[in-house]
Amino acid sequence: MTKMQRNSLLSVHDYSFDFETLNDPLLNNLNFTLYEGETTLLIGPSGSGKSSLSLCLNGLYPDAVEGVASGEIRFQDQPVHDFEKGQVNQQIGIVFQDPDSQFCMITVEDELAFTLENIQTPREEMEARIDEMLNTIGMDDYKYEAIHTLSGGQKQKIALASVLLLEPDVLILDEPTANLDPMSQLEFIQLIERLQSAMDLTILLIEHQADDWLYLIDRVLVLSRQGELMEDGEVESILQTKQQQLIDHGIFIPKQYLDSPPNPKPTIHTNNTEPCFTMESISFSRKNKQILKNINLTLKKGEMTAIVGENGAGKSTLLQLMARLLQPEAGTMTFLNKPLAKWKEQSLRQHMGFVFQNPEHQFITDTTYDEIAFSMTLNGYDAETIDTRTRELLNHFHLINEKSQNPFALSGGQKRRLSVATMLDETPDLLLFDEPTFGQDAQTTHELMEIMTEIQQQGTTIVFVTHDMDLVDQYCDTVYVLNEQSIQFHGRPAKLWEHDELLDQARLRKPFRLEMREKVGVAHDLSH
Ligand SMILES: Nc1ncnc2c1ncn2[C@@H]1O[C@H](COP(=O)(O)OP(=O)(O)OP(=O)(O)O)[C@@H](O)[C@H]1O
Ligand SMILES: Nc1ncnc2c1ncn2[C@@H]1O[C@H](COP(=O)(O)OP(=O)(O)OP(=O)(O)O)[C@@H](O)[C@H]1O
Repeated sequence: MTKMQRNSLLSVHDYSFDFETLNDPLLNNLNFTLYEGETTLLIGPSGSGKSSLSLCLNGLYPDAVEGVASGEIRFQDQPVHDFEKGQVNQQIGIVFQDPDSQFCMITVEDELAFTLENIQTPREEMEARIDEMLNTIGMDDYKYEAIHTLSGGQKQKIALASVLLLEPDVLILDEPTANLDPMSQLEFIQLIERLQSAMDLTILLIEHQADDWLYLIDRVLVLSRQGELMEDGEVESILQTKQQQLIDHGIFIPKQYLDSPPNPKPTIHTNNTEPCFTMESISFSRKNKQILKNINLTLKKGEMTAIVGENGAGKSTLLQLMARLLQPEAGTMTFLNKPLAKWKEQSLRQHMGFVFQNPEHQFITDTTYDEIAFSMTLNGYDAETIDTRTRELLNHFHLINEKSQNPFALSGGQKRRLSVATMLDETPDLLLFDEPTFGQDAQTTHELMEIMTEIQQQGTTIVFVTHDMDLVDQYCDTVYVLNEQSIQFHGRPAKLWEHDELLDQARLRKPFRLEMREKVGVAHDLSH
């Protein structure tokens, strides 16, 4: 079908938006249309205004933040602000970057029932609709669970379910798979594909790394750092021919469009066997549910280690045990040759940094600047040193323009960078990161990993949880696979990729360079 014949569903006309004034607006004079039944990909650097735009599209902004806007957004050919309050939010549903921000109730069942109540679903129909939805997303067993006990990926599926129960016309997905394990990412995409045809959805996808989505995408919109619409067109024409402009804006190019795939980390042979941290026979349960059983692990000084595994495998739990934020029920841990239990709290925090999966759990002050300066003040540095180091970190992490902003009002990517920056006021011996690159664009992902490599070269031991197998391949010396409560592999990443069966069981994938090689191999075999 040509563009002329397609039905416009949501259209944006000379639209500008900002939180304060329109002198230099965040979203700058945008014009584009979303067509019925199409899937449009929206890309742009971290902080360019993608999430804000989605909230303008569904009528929440500018009012909800007392922001300012000019121009017009039309839905089904009517200005969005002419609709009754609540009506547009229902027809244009958003699954947010951070699923926690979406929940109002304690259990999964109550959350979904609450959504149905809001659209006046008759009581007698509710249970069947909830069961059907949980079945569709593969979460039947979690109906009565408390949402706070779900893993990040499981929460993301519940957030999707509660939006889908509203039967929206437009579904906006704001980085919906960033928290999912590699196999769940693929399954989520297939789920969206099925739902799109079953529910006749028009989709706007916001995604930094859209590699696996490409086959579903009809059109691509690109926002620039200045909040202008840089490109609007077909996938090939933008990702292929406009590649350099996108790279210059720090945007990820799907790997299949790159000339050469990312390289694995070269093997460095060292004789360093001195441990920084050890776990011996560690077990941990939550409410009679065994999460980790008999875990043994050694982090060697100065190494970079990844912990991988499916959603809910216990990766964050493992990290929190290491940071003494949780207590094991059995086993011992040793940090720098001293039992972890014997460390004094302040000294432990000076020698060990911890970055949470949800950056907001870390924020304790009112500005981005204070957030970084805070622990230096506690540690008694003089004012000049604090100011110099804080500004250095703000510059390094591209947060200098946001220095006076409340940490909670930063974009998803900015929050993540701030949470990492707060741990780098001095160089600790061990840094624990729960998904450090989640929600970042290409440039900031690269920069974050380079910063981590620099710190590693200064002797810091680094361990991070990730779902990104390319990062494991490119940066890590060692990888641990957590599966069925235990460690089922540890060794060099290159060795892990040889274990097809384990990768399957732990719902992992190989890095792109190997998946590509296998695809090319299959194509080559078929042609002979
Ligand atoms: N409530 C708010 N008040 C003031 N500024 C805000 C608020 N929310 C977001 N911002 C700022 O608006 C800008 C755009 O944020 P937004 O979340 O829309 O970006 P994004 O493109 O989705 O980024 P990311 O890819 O990192 O998620 C950021 O600089 C952010 O700090
Ligand atoms: N506060 C809690 N109370 C009870 N159970 C919890 C709690 N937090 C997590 N769990 C459960 O513990 C298990 C491990 O969770 P954890 O967050 O460690 O997994 P993960 O491997 O980090 O998952 P993801 O990749 O989805 O973030 C999950 O089954 C989860 O449901």
